[in-house]
Amino acid sequence: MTSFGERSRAAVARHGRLCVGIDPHEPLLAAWGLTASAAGVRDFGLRTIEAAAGRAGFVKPQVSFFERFGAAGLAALEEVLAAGRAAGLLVIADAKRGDIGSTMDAYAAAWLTPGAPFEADALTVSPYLGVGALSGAFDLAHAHDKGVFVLAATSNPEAAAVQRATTAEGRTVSGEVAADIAARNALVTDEGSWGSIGLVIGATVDWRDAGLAPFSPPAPILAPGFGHQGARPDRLTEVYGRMSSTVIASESRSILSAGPDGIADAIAAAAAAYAHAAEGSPDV
Ligand SMILES: O=C(O)c1cc(=O)[nH]c(=O)n1[C@@H]1O[C@H](COP(=O)(O)O)[C@@H](O)[C@H]1O
Repeated sequence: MTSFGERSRAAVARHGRLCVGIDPHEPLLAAWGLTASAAGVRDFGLRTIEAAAGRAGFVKPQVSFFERFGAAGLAALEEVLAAGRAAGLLVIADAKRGDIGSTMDAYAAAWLTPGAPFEADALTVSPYLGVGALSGAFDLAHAHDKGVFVLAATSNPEAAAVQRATTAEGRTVSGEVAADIAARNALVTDEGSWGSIGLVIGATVDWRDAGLAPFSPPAPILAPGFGHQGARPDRLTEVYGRMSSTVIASESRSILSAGPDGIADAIAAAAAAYAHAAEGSPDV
């Protein structure tokens, strides 16, 4: 197998940097003619996967919308995750897990173990119990060529109060998280390759204000905030500067609102909008 970082790089080269978010909000289910139920989120997810296959490299099912329907919803999620991987998409489970180390290890096992019911290619995780508490997840991901996306600077406005707070050394919390991840990637990443521990940096955030800086080795940056939250694809290089080349741009509602008949075209159009967005941006 190839590392998640390198599989991400290959997916971006082949399909572009769009990630299709699978967020079956209740009004979207209604607009798609589906019920607010486990069966509804299953159909919504499977149809989105079918439309994304061959048109995008990544999908990101948002776990909450499946969890909402209990065991049946989670069974639907299992099907959606498996269908995405079978379709050749890189599947990022957006569960934002984070806990003390021993508990975090069990979450990592649930999402990143080959053959596990929730097996995904990568998992979103929160570092706010300490980046070190995620070590077991990083090790497991490395052992199985999986990926982890660590929340560094999230797209929501409430995040700034915590994430832009500064340490005694004058660095922002986001900057500390990013520097720690870069150091961890450097230990296990081959020269010239992308690291497999990615960062989440929202497209609504100015990375300079957030105290971030281009890091090395390069690693995938999951970038939500485009589309519904207001960030524009044509401003990608303005937003991410020298980090643009590894950005994976995630959109959910802006694409999903096209409905079941329009979703394939909406994905193709969104992919095209990012096609030239980071041209000329050097690998950092
Ligand atoms: O980790 C995420 O994906 C995430 C991080 C972040 O900083 N902001 C953010 O919006 N997200 C997720 O990205 C998706 C955004 O959805 P849309 O606003 O509809 O494109 C949701 O599933 C959010 O939970």
